[in-house]
Amino acid sequence: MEASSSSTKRKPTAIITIGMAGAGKSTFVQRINSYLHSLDPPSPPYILNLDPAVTHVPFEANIDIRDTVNYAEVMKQYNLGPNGGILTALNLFTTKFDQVLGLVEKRAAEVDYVILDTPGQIEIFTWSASGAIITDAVASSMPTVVAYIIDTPRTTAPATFMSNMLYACSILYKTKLPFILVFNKTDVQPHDFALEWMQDFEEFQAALASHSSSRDSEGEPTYMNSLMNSMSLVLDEFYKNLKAVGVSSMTGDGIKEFFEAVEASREEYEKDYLPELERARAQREKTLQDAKDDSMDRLMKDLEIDRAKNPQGALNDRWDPDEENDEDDDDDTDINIVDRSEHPWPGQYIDVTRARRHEDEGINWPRPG
Ligand SMILES: Nc1nc2c(ncn2[C@@H]2O[C@H](COP(=O)(O)OP(=O)(O)OP(=O)(O)O)[C@@H](O)[C@H]2O)c(=O)[nH]1
Repeated sequence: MEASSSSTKRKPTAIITIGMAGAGKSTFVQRINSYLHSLDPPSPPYILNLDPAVTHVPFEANIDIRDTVNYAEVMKQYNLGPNGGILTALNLFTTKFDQVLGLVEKRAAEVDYVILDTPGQIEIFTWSASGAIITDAVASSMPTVVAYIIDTPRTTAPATFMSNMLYACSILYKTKLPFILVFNKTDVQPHDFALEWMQDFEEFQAALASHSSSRDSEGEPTYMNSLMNSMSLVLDEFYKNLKAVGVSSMTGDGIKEFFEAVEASREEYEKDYLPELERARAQREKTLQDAKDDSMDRLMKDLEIDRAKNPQGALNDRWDPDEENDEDDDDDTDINIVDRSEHPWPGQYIDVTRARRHEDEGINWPRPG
């Protein structure tokens, strides 16, 4: 870990923590926060709390969505339920996210890590436009890593494990960012079983087969069982793109290994994500330029057709710099420009923004009904 005071200070690494409700995100953020404070020299991170509904966070956030948006007030004002309230609060906050990034960038020279704690309801961040905007904005301005927090004791059943991995897979493909699976609560349940299932799909299939509801009344594998067997083959490829660490946010076990995974992910960001980001940016600019060139081409072609159809008109249409100084031409009667400042009701042009009744108007405006 480099010193913050270095003159060639590299950009901080952003860690976006995502996880199902109760997986331990806030406890995890607090644990990595205290770990960074305990380093020699200390490396206090910059923390953003994006959960508007949380009543208590165990850390001091540098930016807290609750200071900007009152979630309870949003629910009342927009007549929303809890999830709609959280989503709307996040949407409102996202409209100010450029200011948030500005503040983060101001502190970039002093911090090595920017940590984002996301709303407890995972889908509010992972499947909303504002979640995507925040993720993209952060990932475009500094190396960014997603830490997907898993409640290990609640993931020991093969079906739950598979659902959790599929969810992680969907986030990975949506963000396309370096991804760390963080098996939390290893003080209660070690995560070895998960690593075995990820490294060897036959182990997972064996666990699935031994699970009580894996066969129907006729002794045949159930539909779910067959599906999960096939999915384990599909996910095998996905696991190769992931780093997995086991931690206990309670005891601090595995946090050092987590930061090693963050460091490796940062390199991955620079090697894979950044070139892709720059390619996408260049592509976007090229598409815009192509659209402009295309419009210009079409305009020039239209002009050429006009000239071909009406060569005399085209000749008259030429710009003659001598004419510009000819004061008399300003009164050209062919040009129908009305100076509305002199005539309140010029011609048939009616400006509704200036509408006012006039004595000699003499017009019976149609009235509704
Ligand atoms: N034993 C153990 N319990 C943990 C650990 N991490 C978190 N917990 C407990 O898990 C529960 C949920 O933790 P939170 O940090 O509130 O989880 P969260 O994901 O932020 O939950 P939301 O508030 O729904 O977003 C709490 O009771 C924590 O004390 C851990 O490593 N070990």
